[in-house]
Amino acid sequence: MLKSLVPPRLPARTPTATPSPASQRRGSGGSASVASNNTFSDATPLNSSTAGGRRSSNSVERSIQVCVRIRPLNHREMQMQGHDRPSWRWDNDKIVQNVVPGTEKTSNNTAQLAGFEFDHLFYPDSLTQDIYEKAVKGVVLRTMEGYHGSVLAYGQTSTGKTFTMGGVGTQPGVIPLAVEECFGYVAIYNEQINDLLCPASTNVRIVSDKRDGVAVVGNKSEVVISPQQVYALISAGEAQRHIGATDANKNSSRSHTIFRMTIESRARDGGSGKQRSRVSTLSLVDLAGSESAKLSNTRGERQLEGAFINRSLLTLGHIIYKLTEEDRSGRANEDFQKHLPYRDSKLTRLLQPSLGGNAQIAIICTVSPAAANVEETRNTLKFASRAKRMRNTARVSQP
Ligand SMILES: Nc1ncnc2c1ncn2[C@@H]1O[C@H](COP(=O)(O)OP(=O)(O)OP(=O)(O)O)[C@@H](O)[C@H]1O
Repeated sequence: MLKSLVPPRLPARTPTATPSPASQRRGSGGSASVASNNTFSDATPLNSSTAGGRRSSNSVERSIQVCVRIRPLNHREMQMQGHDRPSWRWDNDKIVQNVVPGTEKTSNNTAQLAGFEFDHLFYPDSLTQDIYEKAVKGVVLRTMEGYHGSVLAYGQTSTGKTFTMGGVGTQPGVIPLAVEECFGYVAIYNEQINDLLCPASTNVRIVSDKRDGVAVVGNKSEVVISPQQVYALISAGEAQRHIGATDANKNSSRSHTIFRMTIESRARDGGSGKQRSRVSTLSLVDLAGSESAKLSNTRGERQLEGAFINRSLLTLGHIIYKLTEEDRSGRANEDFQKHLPYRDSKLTRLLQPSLGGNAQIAIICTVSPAAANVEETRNTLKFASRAKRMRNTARVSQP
């Protein structure tokens, strides 16, 4: 069964990125992208905006936001949990594991008692709109100013990655909230890149690209002039996405899905006759489940998928680990980047420009509070803590 994408709902626009009807004619899209035009006011400096972080003239420090979303217990978990003590407690932006009374002094538990703290912690009753406003909107707005942006949903199967990115019925997801006019849509399945808009082109290639860092060769791009067209294309792409059932989630997504928009922003003319333009990409990524193959009890084809999923997520984790090392040692970003294993998986190769480089990033880690998932939840929280220590310096990209 396919997961649904919530019906169109446009994100609020900002005064610095207002649409103009005239701008709704075309634009060029690189591969894996579709172009759109927005305008930015000349009166507004390109580097004055809403996302957090200190700024120099053309760069932003601390351009990574890491947040964790705790989903509500599902029916099965509630039945299994019975009247047991909850496994986790949370307060403000901190989540702490409840250890069994009497075992607090073991070294593992001492570390756990300290808990995990993030830029934002979203509780089971939080709305996706809230997450969008606090963690994602700043990234989206920055893309209108010429910065690349990435939003990644990471977590164990069935913890709400697709719920957060795609949305359901009453709650639109991050993607529909962020969509303006256009997008490119690709999925990585078993280390093959499939173009979800053009099923005939399987395993398309990734190459270096001057403007975007990397590009997907042969990927279909669509120019769209209305949100409705975007949603029709997303639905067509969703139908192509590989979904297989695991024990943990009947509708488990077994591929990473990358939704990429190219946004072309032009300065308002102001009568001067000159027009500046900026082109940036916004990548919205719904990763495959991070759980171990053992937990989902997979076999055969599903197990093979698990191995590929683990490989790309392991490489992602490894790169994030290395990037935090870089932060500690203070080595030059460019030099250090050369030695990172981006090429070890297609996922990290595609995300290369968005990690440790020229991009604003929001990572949304989704977790289950259920006792049965304590280990996986802890693993996800550790990943999130590690990611929180990364430092990026985003720069305005030049077309
Ligand atoms: N915050 C939430 N509130 C209510 N229901 C949720 C929430 N998060 C997830 N769910 C529900 O839990 C189920 C699993 O969610 P979802 O499919 O988004 O998980 P996933 O992390 O994308 O899994 P997979 O990695 O297997 O694709 C769905 O039925 C979804 O509607």
